[in-house]
Order: sequence, then structure tokens, then C-alpha cells
Amino acid sequence: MQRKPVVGICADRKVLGKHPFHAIGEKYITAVIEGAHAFAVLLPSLGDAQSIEQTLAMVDGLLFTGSPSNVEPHHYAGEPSAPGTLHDPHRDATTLPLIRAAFEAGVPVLGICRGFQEMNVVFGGSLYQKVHEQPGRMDHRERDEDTLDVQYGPAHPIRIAPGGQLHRWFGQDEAMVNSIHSQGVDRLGEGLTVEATAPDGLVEAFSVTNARSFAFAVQWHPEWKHASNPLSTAIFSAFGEACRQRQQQR
Ligand SMILES: N[C@@H](CCC(=O)NCCCC(=O)O)C(=O)O
Repeated sequence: MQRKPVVGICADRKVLGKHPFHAIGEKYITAVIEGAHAFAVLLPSLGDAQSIEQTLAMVDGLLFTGSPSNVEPHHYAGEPSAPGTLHDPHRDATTLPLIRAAFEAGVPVLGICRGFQEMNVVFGGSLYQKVHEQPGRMDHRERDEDTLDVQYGPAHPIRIAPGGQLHRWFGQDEAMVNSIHSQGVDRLGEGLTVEATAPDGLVEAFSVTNARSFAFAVQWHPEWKHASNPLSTAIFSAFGEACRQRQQQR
């Protein structure tokens, strides 16, 4: 039997009822299985309770997903969050060091939405906490009253940087993407290359310059109905291929 590459997906820690759970949106799991043709394993967000070294030895790639929670601002010297902001410190304590270690070990990393923001922070970047309150920026949030198909449907165009990895995978200069975020890149991290921007100039995708392997992140949600979206297919195919190459090296 041809074993598939193993992709670890870090969970959100959330309290359901009276107990904490570790949860991952099914759309991320199915996109790894179907889009990257990989074997998905769910990783708990318990900080250093589990060894990063052992995690990296078990996987051929890592996916850092979106989440309604925000990265705690102290990780990027930001102002305290507005009262009532949802955070997930257990996830921060797990993903931020894991992203750094994975990059240094040459393990393929794909970041989506919150995962994109986590990667920017790991490389020394900062976040707008409310993009829509920034002069000249669009409102990148979804509308609560809309259906999922509308929320995750096309919301705005992106300009894809000529000569970049995304342009090489996708082959076009523009695409429509969904938009489900209140936070966004303020200062881009060190050693990151912009791969796509929104009409208001907000960074929508970046790669890690000179990375040993796949190290790419997007602000939008390519996992949503990925198979019917050529841009999503291009991203997950490239990620899956990088994970297969890692698997062959193990
Ligand atoms: N909380 C951050 C990131 C937003 C985000 O990841 N949204 C998706 C949530 C649901 C899903 O996983 O699809 C922000 O507000 O910018």
C-alpha cells in the first residue's frame, strides 16, 4: 500500500459546556485529504505538553487553520485587545513555536487566515486588530446574517505578484477570494515575500523567502469547496507535493 504523507493540523482549544475540547473545522481536514492527497492527523493545542521535536518527526507537513479567535497582541507588541475579544492562548502557545521549528527543520507549512496571521507574527510581523477601522482599508469581515455559501463565496479580487510562487502555481495575475477576517497584516514579518494583495493594499498571501521547503500562507479560505476552485486546487496541490517530497526524505 502506498502510504500518504502525514499532515498535522493544530486544533483550537475551546470550552464546550463545562469541558475544554480540541477542535478542527472539518473543511480543513477534507481539504488536506482530498486536495493535498495526504493523511490528516489532528494535533492538540496543549503548548509544551507534547514535544515539538516528536511532532516534527511524525509529520510530513503542517496546516495552521483559521479560527474565530485572535492571536494575543502581546505576541507582536500590540495594544491590548478590545474587551470581549476571543483569544486562544493554548493555541498560540502551540502554533507559534511549532511554526518556527517547522520552518527551521524544513517541514512544509501552509497557513490559512489565523494561521497566516500566526506565521506573520512568528517572523516578527504585526497585525491590525480591526482592519476595517484603518484609514483606506476595506472591511474584510463576513456578514453574520449571510449564508455560509455567501460568507465563503468570492468577496474581493487579489492581485497576484508576478514571478511569485502563487503565480507559478496558478498561472494568472488575478483571482477572486473570500474574506472572513477582522485582523490583517500591519507590519510584514522579516524574510517574507508578498505573493498577493487586496485592492486596498492589504497583504493577502506571502511566502517565506529562501525557505528550505514549502512555507506559504493566505488570508482567505482556500479549503472552502477547494475542488471547484482552481486557485485552491493549485495551493493544495503544491502543498501536497511538498509533503510527499518530505515523506520521501524521511
Ligand atoms: N480571528 C482572525 C482570523 C479569522 C479566521 O480565521 N476566520 C475563519 C473562522 C472560521 C473558519 O475556520 O473558517 C481574524 O478575525 O482576523
